[in-house]
This record gives sequence, structure tokens and C-alpha cells, in this order.
Amino acid sequence: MLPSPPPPPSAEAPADDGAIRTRGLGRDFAGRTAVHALDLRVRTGEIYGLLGPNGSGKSTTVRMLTTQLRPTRGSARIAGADLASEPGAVRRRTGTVLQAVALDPLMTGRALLTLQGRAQSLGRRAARERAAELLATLGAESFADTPVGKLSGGQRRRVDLATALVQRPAVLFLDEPTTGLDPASRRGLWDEIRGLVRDHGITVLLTTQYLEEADQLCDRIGILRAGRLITSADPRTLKAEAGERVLHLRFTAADTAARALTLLTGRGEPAVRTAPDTVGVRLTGPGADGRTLSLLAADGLHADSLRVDEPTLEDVFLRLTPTPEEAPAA
Ligand SMILES: Nc1ncnc2c1ncn2[C@@H]1O[C@H](COP(=O)(O)OP(=O)(O)OP(=O)(O)O)[C@@H](O)[C@H]1O
Repeated sequence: MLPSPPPPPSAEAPADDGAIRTRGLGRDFAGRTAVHALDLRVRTGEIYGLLGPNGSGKSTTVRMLTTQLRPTRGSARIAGADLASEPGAVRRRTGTVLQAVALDPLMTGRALLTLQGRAQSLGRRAARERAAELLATLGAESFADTPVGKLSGGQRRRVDLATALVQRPAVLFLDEPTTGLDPASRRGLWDEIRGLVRDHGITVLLTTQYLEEADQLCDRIGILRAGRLITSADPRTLKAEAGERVLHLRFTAADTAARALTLLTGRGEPAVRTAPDTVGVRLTGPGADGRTLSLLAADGLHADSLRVDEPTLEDVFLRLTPTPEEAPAA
């Protein structure tokens, strides 16, 4: 069996704190603010992605939440433990996979996991069993006895992940878990992360620079910009807020497209010519596509093909990119 359910929150923990709750959490470096006053809430059992451009404060946030970096201001509760007054409990209840993990390249994954188990006070036999169990869970048995220095990037990340799970964490922090992996390994790792959440109730907070990763993997996403959390919502909501859908109408001939454009703009529709034979119409509300098609049909115009472009997380991200004066100085 893998992790037991998350430990119950300590008596004084407010019931609605979820797995991670920060209040005004922030950090300055030499008088410069890296993270302002973060109010973050991650629900138990969700995958929460912190997304943001370079230098926006993602790693600083993770380092504060994993007790590696002392906050300058604010407070946080993680898996029911207070970050400032119960750092030991926070460490026991969380697992962390950082970007560059310094694994001894000569040790095998199995040996590393067994060692980790011993470090967590497991007996020799229990540590071996726990290692075997985790290797099986993460599909790492076939390379469990290979020195980690000889593993591929994706295999190594599985060993990293297994190492963070030895102590059955309630909350798992992953700092850019798939950076440098090829698309197939990345997808494989997503499946493992989803499995941990689904089968073992683990809460995951990950940072990523990959929009696709955030979109595919995360239940909710928080976007950091220059040290501030500027939005936090599920990917669908973010995309819906980011922009309108665009209906592309392709006609058999360019002059038909020209007629369609004249007709639509004459009726106040937000239409533009996107190619000689294509007209794009911004869909400004429910039923907008039907209205456009009816207008055209009433004039005897029929598109040869139709395509609707949905807004992407990239639209969200681009819209939220910092202005030069907001970007932290290099
Ligand atoms: N130890 C440090 N000393 C001084 N400044 C720091 C330190 N660590 C981080 N910073 C600064 O804090 C800001 C936030 O950095 P952080 O590494 O948290 O961003 P990030 O979003 O994780 O970036 P990346 O995507 O490049 O990893 C940056 O301006 C960075 O230069």
C-alpha cells in the first residue's frame, strides 16, 4: 500500500484551510521583494499549478512552503501544520522534488529508496519493502537496480518522485517536474502524478513553465506575476476569461468572402478578413455563431468550411505578461 490518508489537521487548524493556506506570505531579498503578500489556498486532493514567467516568484514560494527559506512576512499552514511554529511537522507531512536533485550517480534507485526509508526510521526489512512498493507504483522496477547516473531523464524523475514519497506525504511539492523531458516521458510522468492523487489522496503543488502541462494536469492554476498572485482558477475558467472564440468561415472564392465580410460588418458583426477566402468573426456571446450563419444564409451565402478557435492558456499567459516596469530587475 502506498501513502495512508493525509494526517488529520491539528486541533487549532480551521476546517477550511485545505492542504495549503497562506496568508500574506512574502519574501524580500536585500530589500527587494521577490514575493509580495501571497494568499494561496490549495484544496486537499487537488493538483495546483503555480505558473509564471522567469523570476515571478515560483521557486521562492515553494522554498518557503517547504521550510527551506524563511518568509519575511505572513503565515502558512500546510497539511494542518503551522509553517513558522511547526516546521518539523511540515517536513514530515510533505515531500519535495526540486529541479536539480543531487542523487549519488553510483547508487541504484532501490538502494536510494531503502536508504531514505532507513533515514525515516524504518527497519531494514520495512525499508526494503517500502522501496519495492514505490518502485512498483511508479513503474520503475525495470531500472530499479541500475545506477541512477545511467538512467534517462524520465527514469530519473520517477526515482526522484519515489524518494519524495517514502514518508507517505500528504502534500507533494514538485518544482518544474518535467523540465528537460521529452514529450513521451512528460506524459508518462503526468500519468504517475495523476495516479498518486487519484489513488492515494495526495495533494500536489507544482510549478511549471509549460502551459500545456498546467492545462492538462492541473485542477487549478495560480498565475504569479512579479511576485503577486494575479489570478487563481481552473484552466477552463481562465481560458474563458482570456478571450473570445473566433469563428473562421472559409468560402469557395475570394469574392464570396469579400461579400460576406461586407454583409457582416454592415450588420455590426466583429468580422475581419483573415485570408483571401476566409472571414474570421469574434464570437461575442452565446448564440453568436448561429446569428452569423443566419445572416449569411439570408443573403444566400454559405461557407465552404467552418472552424472555431477556442482561447488557449497561452492567450491567458500573454495577456498577463508583465509590463517592463513591473518585471523584476535581473
Ligand atoms: N537567494 C536569492 N537572493 C537574491 N534574490 C533572489 C534569490 N532567490 C530569488 N531571488 C530573486 O527573487 C525573484 C523571484 O525568483 P524565483 O526564483 O522565485 O522566480 P521563479 O518564478 O521561480 O523563476 P524561474 O522560472 O526562473 O525559476 C527574482 O527576481 C530572483 O532574482
